Amino acid sequence: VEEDMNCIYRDPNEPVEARIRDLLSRMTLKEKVGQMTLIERRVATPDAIKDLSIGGILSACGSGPFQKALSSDWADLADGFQKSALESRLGIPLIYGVDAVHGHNSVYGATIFPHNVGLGATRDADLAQKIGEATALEVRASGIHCTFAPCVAVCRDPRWGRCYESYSEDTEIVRKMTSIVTGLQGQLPHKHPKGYPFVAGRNKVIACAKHFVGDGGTNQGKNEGNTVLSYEDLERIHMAPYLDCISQGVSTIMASYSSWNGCKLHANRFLLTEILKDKLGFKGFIFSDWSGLDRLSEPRGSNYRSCISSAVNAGIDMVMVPYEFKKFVEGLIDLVESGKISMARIDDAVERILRVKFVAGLFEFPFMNRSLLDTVGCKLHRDLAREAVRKSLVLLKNGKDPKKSFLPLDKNAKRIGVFGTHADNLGYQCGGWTIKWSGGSGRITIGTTILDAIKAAAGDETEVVYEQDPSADTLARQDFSFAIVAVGEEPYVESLGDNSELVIPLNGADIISSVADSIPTLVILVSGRPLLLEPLLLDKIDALIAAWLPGSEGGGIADVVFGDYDFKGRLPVTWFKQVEQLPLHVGIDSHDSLFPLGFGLTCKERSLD
Ligand SMILES: O=[N+]([O-])c1ccc(O[C@@H]2O[C@@H](CO)[C@H](O)[C@H](S[C@@H]3O[C@H](CO)[C@@H](O)[C@H](O)[C@H]3O)[C@@H]2O)cc1
Repeated sequence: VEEDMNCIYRDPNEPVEARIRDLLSRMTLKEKVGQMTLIERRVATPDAIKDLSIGGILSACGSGPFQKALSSDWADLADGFQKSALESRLGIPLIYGVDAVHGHNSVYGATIFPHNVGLGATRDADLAQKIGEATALEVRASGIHCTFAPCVAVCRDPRWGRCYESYSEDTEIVRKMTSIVTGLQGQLPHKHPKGYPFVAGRNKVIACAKHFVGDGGTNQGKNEGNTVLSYEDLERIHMAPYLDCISQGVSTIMASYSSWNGCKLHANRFLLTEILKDKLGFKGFIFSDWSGLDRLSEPRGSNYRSCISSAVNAGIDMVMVPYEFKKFVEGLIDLVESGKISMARIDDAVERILRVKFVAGLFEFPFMNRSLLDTVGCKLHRDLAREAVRKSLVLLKNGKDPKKSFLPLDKNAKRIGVFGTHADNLGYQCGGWTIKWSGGSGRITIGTTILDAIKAAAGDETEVVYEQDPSADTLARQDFSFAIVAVGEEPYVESLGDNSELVIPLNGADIISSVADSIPTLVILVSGRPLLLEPLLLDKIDALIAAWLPGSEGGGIADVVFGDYDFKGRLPVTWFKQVEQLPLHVGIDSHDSLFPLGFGLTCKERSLD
């Protein structure tokens, strides 16, 4: 470690820009390149971290110490890596990042909030900010400094496998929900310089607005596809939320895998540098996405040197390699030494990275604050998540007779039938990016299923009968007061979620139909997007709720279904009649939708919009 412990960069009383200049002047090219390198924890050895002065480490979703590891185990892991970083020659702390995209979803027992599409249905900026605050505490409680969130995609086609990570198809709703950045990073001080990153101390995290830009606007919703738009429309529809994030001091932004008019964002100097950095004045740094450089060429990873050159020259500052970092480091050093990448570009990238590290207080507080440990999955956060679930539910049908509401249901009814694939499946109600990248089924973490919640709410004399796939005998019994059928999508992520049929999976429509043929039925649809609802099916049921992907606190659903709270949610997306209509969204003449953007009933009035 540098002997001169009194140097400027180590003095917290010195201005950040002076600390950056001092530290940069001491760094070798190898150390600068090391700071531009972000690696996955599975390849992060103490020697590599120390010798290369690695800038950052990430955990892919769920890539933790071991199954059901507690936040203290995660903190030990993160602090262990940090110790190695501080033993490097200049002792530059590393940034540890994770995808906490709906709570700290990698950690067993953490609070799982509704995915973004459900939050978009609330249109509640204060709620989003509070969720950011809670998430920041649970992330820092595991020793992690940065979350690759929020995703501020404007999803223009529900066939996109990441639709549920988008707050809405409507830019203005997405803009409103960017308030989560202030929750994650802290309230900007008065007169904070425009575009400058901000993190308010060790209980807050470095946020990352993603994926810049147009990830939700690709042709037919193809993940990592091509967004064909004029610059004006790209700016108006997809770029606007980034201005809101930048105005809140967002510290990092992640480039999109997708292309704009055929040019990959990861190699797009016009958008990354001339627009984002120069025109919009963004002073934080730009992450690449996971192996985003490899995906610049076909086959993936070929011509890697040329991919490094394109991406770094375009304006990428920290590269999420994430595994073969030696190849990246050697390649980048070669490219600088051969003049294909200027030292000025390297210095710009490292300056931005150091700025975020200084602003985040990592030099002063490189290790985690162990007093935060019991915030993970605490009652306060679970109650907040339950409130978010309540506010996210959208009531699409309430009674066959327009004059007679079906909801709220009577929690003291004699016998309630609860059926369907999603009635008692915590993994399904959490969706992708939960415990594992692809999510899971069953009790994957701690939480309350829809069935748990109905049982907890039902009266002492009420019998709750549950069958995932109800038998004919069960349905033949005429003594059910009513039935609640929960069906929907299994967890999916990214390209694995691209889907052009959008039918209710797992025979959901058949389950609904067989139940509704004999019992008054409420359907709860657990999905990341609108799904096909045939008119005949819709006519058969008595009520329909879009619950999106509610997360761990299923109690919020019972709260509204049994009338403790009224519905407040309104559609953040247009609900198509047939997939042949797609894309069908605000901005296109969507008069022929089944339910329009903004639609939502309450138990009192008939419609909110
Ligand atoms: O084996 N396979 O089938 C497989 C498939 C796809 C993979 O690709 C990879 O899978 C995931 C990890 O396993 C990675 O998270 C990314 S996605 C990327 O990751 C970032 C960091 O987590 C997020 O912030 C971004 O928002 C997101 O776009 C990648 O697509 C890997 C393996």
